Amino acid sequence: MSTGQIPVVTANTSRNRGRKVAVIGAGSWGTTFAKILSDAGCDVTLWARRPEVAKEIQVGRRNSQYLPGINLPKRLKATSDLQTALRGARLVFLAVPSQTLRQNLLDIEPFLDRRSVLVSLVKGVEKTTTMRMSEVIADTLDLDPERIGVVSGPNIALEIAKEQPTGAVASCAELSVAQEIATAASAPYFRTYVNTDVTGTELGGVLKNLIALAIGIVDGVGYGENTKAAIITRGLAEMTEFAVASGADPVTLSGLAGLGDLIATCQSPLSRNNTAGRLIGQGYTQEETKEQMQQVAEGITSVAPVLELARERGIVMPIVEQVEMVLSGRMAPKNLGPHLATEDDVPRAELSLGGGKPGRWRRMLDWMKGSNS
Ligand SMILES: NC(=O)C1=CN([C@@H]2O[C@H](COP(=O)(O)OP(=O)(O)OC[C@H]3O[C@@H](n4cnc5c(N)ncnc54)[C@H](O)[C@@H]3O)[C@@H](O)[C@H]2O)C=CC1
Ligand SMILES: O=C(CO)COP(=O)(O)O
Repeated sequence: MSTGQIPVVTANTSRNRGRKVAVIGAGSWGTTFAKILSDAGCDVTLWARRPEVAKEIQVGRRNSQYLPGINLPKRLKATSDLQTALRGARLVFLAVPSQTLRQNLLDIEPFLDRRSVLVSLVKGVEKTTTMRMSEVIADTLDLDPERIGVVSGPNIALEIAKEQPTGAVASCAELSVAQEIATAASAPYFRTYVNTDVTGTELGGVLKNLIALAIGIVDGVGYGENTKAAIITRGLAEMTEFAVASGADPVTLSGLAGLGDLIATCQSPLSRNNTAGRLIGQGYTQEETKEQMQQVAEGITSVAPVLELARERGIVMPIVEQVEMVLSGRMAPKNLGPHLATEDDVPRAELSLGGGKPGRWRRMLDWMKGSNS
């Protein structure tokens, strides 16, 4: 189905009465997503790795480390016991760091209902295997595609925890399952659309982090809006070409999970990827930056596996390559910029820059025009 004509699931909390769901991971996004699901009327249990965090949420209605100042819903339950969290849950939302997901899946496997659907909220790839999170789920638990979903979009946790209006996309190869996920995750301030393009939805979230790192870096250097606009625009071209070569629908990359998330992450000082980039642009090393960051910045871990996949697929990603060179200390932050990636003797057409084969963009634009007519 075309993501250009995606149906919308609107908030109707009575539809979620009695729907039991679990959220695994009580960092900023897991806790915020548990609040969304709870405000949508679901019966939510949030699993926190640390018992003291579970207790603070359950008793104090707060997660002061990750969401300072936010009051959590009274009906939201929290536990550090996986079996308790997963009991009766048909939908299991995963909000842990990408590099721990495989182990977390092995830990939850004994307690999963055999009909449960696993939904990744994670925006990274596994460094050792280059797999996306939906692939890690399939690989670890041997689940069919209709039991694997993804939710992604421009979703800065703290803004949503403050109930600022937001949109997202729920994706599953089976449309009815995407609709079920979206229904569970549609609160009055959080509107969830659906599509069946898991690859595109997931890659949008992974790839925008790399472009947000680039934006942070040039921000740290002190460059202005022209540089950033060029990086965002060319970054979207890189993201789209990579995603299409991976089997994604190009329209997904111009939607909330692609362009939408790219804008939010590149603009927001709350973004951890943007912040990490800024520190590096200011001259801190990668190690110093990691020490300063108290939270997950997925982009730093995704750069190498994404470039590995790009090489396998014959895609050139000049901005992501420059980010990698800056992170590894092989390029000064001030030298990051799209102008440095265009060293051809003969200037190329804009839409085929970034290593794109000229015909690919033409076909994509024709396809987009056709799908909207
Ligand atoms: N924070 C945000 O605005 C958004 C984050 N995401 C994605 O959600 C995922 C989780 O990120 P956040 O919650 O933001 O990170 P965070 O840094 O706020 O929290 C990470 C959580 O993972 C837990 N954790 C660490 N090691 C673990 C392990 N071995 N096993 C289980 N849990 C472990 C931590 O205790 C913490 O609860 C990331 O992939 C991120 O890209 C997606 C959308 C929005
Ligand atoms: O994915 C996000 C917003 O959609 C959060 O971005 P950061 O991980 O950079 O904070």
